Amino acid sequence: MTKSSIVSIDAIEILDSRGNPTVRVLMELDDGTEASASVPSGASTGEYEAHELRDGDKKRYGGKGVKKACENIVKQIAPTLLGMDASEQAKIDRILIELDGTDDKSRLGANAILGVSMAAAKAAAQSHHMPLYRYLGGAEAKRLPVPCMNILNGGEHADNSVDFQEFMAVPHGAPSFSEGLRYVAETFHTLKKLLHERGLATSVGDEGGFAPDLGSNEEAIELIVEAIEKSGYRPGEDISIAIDSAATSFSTDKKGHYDLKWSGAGKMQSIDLIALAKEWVDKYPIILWEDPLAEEDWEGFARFTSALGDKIEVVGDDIFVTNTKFISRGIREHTANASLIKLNQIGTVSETVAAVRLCEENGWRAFLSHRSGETADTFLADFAVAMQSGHLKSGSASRSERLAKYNRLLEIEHALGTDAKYYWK
Ligand SMILES: O=C(O)[C@@H](CO)OP(=O)(O)O
Ligand SMILES: [Mg+2]
Repeated sequence: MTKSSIVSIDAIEILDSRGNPTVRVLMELDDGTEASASVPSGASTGEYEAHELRDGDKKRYGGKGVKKACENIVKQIAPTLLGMDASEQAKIDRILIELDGTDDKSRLGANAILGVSMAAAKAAAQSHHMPLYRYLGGAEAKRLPVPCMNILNGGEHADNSVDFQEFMAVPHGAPSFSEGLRYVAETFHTLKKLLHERGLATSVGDEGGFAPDLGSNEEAIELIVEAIEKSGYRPGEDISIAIDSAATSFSTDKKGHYDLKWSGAGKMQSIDLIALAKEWVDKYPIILWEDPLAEEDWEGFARFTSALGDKIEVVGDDIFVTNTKFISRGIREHTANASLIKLNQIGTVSETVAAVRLCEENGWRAFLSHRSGETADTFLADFAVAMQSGHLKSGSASRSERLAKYNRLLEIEHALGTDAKYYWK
């Protein structure tokens, strides 16, 4: 036994930001360290994501309970890991993967596995009296991510007439993280005013961005550009725009056919969406575009990247699902030039780190991300600094589960003092 040996692992079912059950893991070490980790959950999920285990008992939360995942932690994972040193992250993650024994972590549940993996990292960091970002990222972890704030929602995250899921304000021209956060929070407030003046709804979607009914998808961009300007910032220089189309959610075959059903723009093919993107990138200060096409549309994605990849960051989310197998294929086929990175898409901390490293080694960027169903857990903030990936998305300024991450980043920036770095690329 070492002082950071695991002496107990427990799990409870808690509620996430949508009021759906999710897993919280409680871990205790021999030296008295107590840590907990909570698992996020997506709505616009990729087909090949690691499997989130749900109970299926319709009488509890319509089948969405996670009692079984919690039971797997207590009855199967805990007995296997007790006595192990929590700082042996790679070994713990390997054992979790082997104990599960499936390709998609469906036996024990990726939600069970990830909760334990994250809790081990947090407990070990605490036991070593180190902040999590330093424990995971080492002495060089000093770069704060540019906060890509989702200020206008559509698609499956909102109940409105906008097809594209997320419109983000990206303060890459700010001198520091805290200033960047201020730029985009102010833009968020200005956007609210603009919507209000036009008699449009200021209610928010799952990630806290406004979710008005607009006449077209393009109007979303126009409003954001106006909000940036009216806040006193220069579009394209201080703040640019990032889009997550989440195109799988409006694709009819997940390959090359689409139906922009929420706006009523109707049927389109990959080539039409690419033409639209080209037009917008010429017209507006767009810096990043995530999931412009659906998860099986590898060909369309590659065409999109060859058309726009030298101008903007093209990010694959549903198509890569934080899985090195798919990211490798993407690198070979020039599918994109960046991957979204979500811990729960792959299910362990070590595999997530491997996905980030693979991107880095191949000149791709790694865009760290929350899920639309979140908790107040701030693991992601520390993880983003540890990975030095330069950008993250954690929703808007109107919901505390999103702000928990941004606020944690403010703490990290404060702790780093003049050592803190902030730049886009
Ligand atoms: O598509 C996405 O990138 C995410 C997070 O913004 O949404 P969800 O968690 O619903 O998959
Ligand atoms: Mg996405």
